[in-house]
Amino acid sequence: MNERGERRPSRPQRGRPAPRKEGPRRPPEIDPARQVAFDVLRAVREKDAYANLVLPQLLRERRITGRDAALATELTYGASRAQGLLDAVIGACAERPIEKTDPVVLDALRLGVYQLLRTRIPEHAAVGSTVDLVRAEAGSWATGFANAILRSVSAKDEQTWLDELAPDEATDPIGAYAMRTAHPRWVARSFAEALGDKGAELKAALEADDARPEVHLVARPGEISADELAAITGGDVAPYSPYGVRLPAGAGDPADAEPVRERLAAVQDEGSQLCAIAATEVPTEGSDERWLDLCAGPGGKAALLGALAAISGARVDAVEKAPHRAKLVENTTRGLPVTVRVADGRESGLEPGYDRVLVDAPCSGLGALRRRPEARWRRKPSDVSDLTKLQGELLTAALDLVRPGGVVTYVVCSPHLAETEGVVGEIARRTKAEVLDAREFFPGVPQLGDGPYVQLWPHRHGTDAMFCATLRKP
Ligand SMILES: C[S@@+](CC[C@H](N)C(=O)[O-])C[C@H]1O[C@@H](n2cnc3c(N)ncnc32)[C@H](O)[C@@H]1O
Repeated sequence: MNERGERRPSRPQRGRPAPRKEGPRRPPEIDPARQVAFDVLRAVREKDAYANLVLPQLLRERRITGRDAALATELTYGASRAQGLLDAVIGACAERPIEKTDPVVLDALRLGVYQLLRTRIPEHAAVGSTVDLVRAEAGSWATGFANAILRSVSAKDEQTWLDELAPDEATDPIGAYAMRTAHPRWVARSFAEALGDKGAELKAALEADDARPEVHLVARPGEISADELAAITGGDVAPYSPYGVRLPAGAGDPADAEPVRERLAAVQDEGSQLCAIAATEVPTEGSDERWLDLCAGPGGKAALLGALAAISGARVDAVEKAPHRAKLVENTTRGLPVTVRVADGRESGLEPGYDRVLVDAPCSGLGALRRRPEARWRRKPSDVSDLTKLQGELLTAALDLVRPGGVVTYVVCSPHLAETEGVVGEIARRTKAEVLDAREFFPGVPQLGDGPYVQLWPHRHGTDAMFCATLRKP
């Protein structure tokens, strides 16, 4: 089939006898875009794979490019993001609980239902291609079931399904917005708690979190300016980061941009840039030469810190626990005054006395769900409670390693209050560190609330939902 789902004319079979009519049916030929999307969904479910790593690899291996690659990307990421919503609709059409559906059939159905509800692919193509996929991957036994589900789903559009299935906005706004934007309820609740709002702003935040993110580049300070980078790449100078460039939608693979290949620039969300810059801007009382990045892998912020350190005459130690991620840091910081060390940041063995320390702690990543299509359905509330202990220990270690009068910047890519204010409040109380007003180090960035912490948001700032706190050791 082609990408619209129309069957290709079968090839003339020269020199071969005509196939016997009564013989077994040849398995249908699945078009490459849908096959690759299915294979990614299956790998995500069966092997805990990451869609945004597996998809490009399969596209490369199978030499899928152009419109087929675009369709595969849309279907894979779209169906992954909307999984909970798709399952609710499938569940409403099935006679048995969705958990009892064969997982392979369910993967194919999710792709089919996504096409029906969220793309302009004609109904016959969405249904036909999905039934073919079910036949090829699960067997003929499941085609009747798949066909029946898809036919019932296609009787209504997405809006009608939502009106039928979503909780009432007036009595359960969190549940309603969660369903309408395909977020798990607990994630929507954590956004509402961080925003202090479960009305229009929560809706805007969840909608922005469900949209495809822009790609941002960082111009390496001292090598190229944001203006030059924007001119070369056709992007726009970012509104807040002095080194940021926002690329236009559909600009192709940013890794192929010449300045990125020449290591003059890198892909980095503007929010990450702002947090790394803030970490270098908080005034220290006294010297300012020894900097530490305590959770450095894969090295995005370490590279920006390193470039800024090179300009100001400082040196950076970059600690990373995972050896393979430490290698990535070495790669991104080559040529910069950065020393990479493989160690657990909680017991690094480093000599204390740093002037500034960045703790970009491992976190739930709830602030970057836009970039990891399947993450919102994979994450569990218990992940957050498991992480807060580690986050607190890393922040405590940072405060041990910084000298009196020095500063620690704590960053997580999550708005979940337990990982943000909860960790910082608790450790500041215990260590008597002074919490500074981090908003001062985000000049020109609007809508930063009452402080002292900074919480960035996709719907307010067009960035990931990064959190940043700044502390001074007494
Ligand atoms: C949020 S990421 C850091 C992102 C990085 N700063 C950047 O901008 O590219 C957190 C990193 O901390 C590392 N990590 C986890 N536990 C650690 C520990 N106990 N000590 C040091 N690093 C740790 C993880 O392997 C991961 O690479």
